[in-house]
Amino acid sequence: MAEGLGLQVRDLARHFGGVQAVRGVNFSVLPGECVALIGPNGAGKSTTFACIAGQHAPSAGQVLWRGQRVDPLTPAQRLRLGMARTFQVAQTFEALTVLQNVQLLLPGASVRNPLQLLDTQAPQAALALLASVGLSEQAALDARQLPYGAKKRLELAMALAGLADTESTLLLLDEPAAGLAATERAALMQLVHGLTRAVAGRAGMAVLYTEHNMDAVFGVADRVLVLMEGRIVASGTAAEVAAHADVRRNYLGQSFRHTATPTEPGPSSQPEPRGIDA
Ligand SMILES: Nc1ncnc2c1ncn2[C@@H]1O[C@H](COP(=O)(O)OP(=O)(O)OP(=O)(O)O)[C@@H](O)[C@H]1O
Repeated sequence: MAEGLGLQVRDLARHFGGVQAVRGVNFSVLPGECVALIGPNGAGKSTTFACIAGQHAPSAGQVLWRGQRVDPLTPAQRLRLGMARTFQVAQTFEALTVLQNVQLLLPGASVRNPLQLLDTQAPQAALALLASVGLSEQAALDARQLPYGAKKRLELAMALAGLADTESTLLLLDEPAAGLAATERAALMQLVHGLTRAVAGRAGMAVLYTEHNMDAVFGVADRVLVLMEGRIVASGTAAEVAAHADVRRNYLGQSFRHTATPTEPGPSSQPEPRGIDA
């Protein structure tokens, strides 16, 4: 594969004292790919994510972006190389307008004197980003006035703003659909998948996301990785993973049915709760 192009996670491990959260994980995500990382509570998804984005240092292994090792870098340095992330609970500046939230994250914005800068900070670029997530009409509202689904869209525009001048980008989304109703969830996930498409001379993004809601995985992700007890136990297309005997037995449940599109919520969109020894 074209090793220099995307994200590569090699033999990644992370422990917290005696807790082995991640135990030798290997995978890659190429530009144009939308990859979901799923697994039961405590499987190590957030820890893997945090090692990729820079909130945690790996105990062992490497994270490479476009052929360059990034695991020694800070999250801010990774952002400058085109790696951005969102969080499980949408993080926005509640007292600023929707437009200002995006302006503040554009490259070159200064947090030393943000309000002065916001008057002049590339409103067109920020408005274009808001349009791309369907929030043009909400630009002048305070972020605190947005319903939760719109806040998740705003957070996405803010992550994209941080990437505005990088030529190749990785978007890390931590449970993008959490807290959303079925229709909002389907619309947001279609938006997310759309970011992987190359448009207007811009290369498609590499997208990696964690998710507990299977409607936001099956029918959306190009590839699914299943993590259990810190190890990847299955990877493949949604159909392959949904048919994987161990994954069905230990995570999805035998009654799980894979639905083809994110707009049609499945009969069992949440995995049956069970431990991996069940
Ligand atoms: N900061 C920490 N200190 C100690 N243990 C931690 C820490 N962060 C995670 N762990 C432990 O590491 C393991 C993996 O946790 P992690 O949060 O990565 O799992 P997860 O798959 O994201 O779970 P969830 O779906 O519930 O968010 C768990 O046993 C957890 O208790």
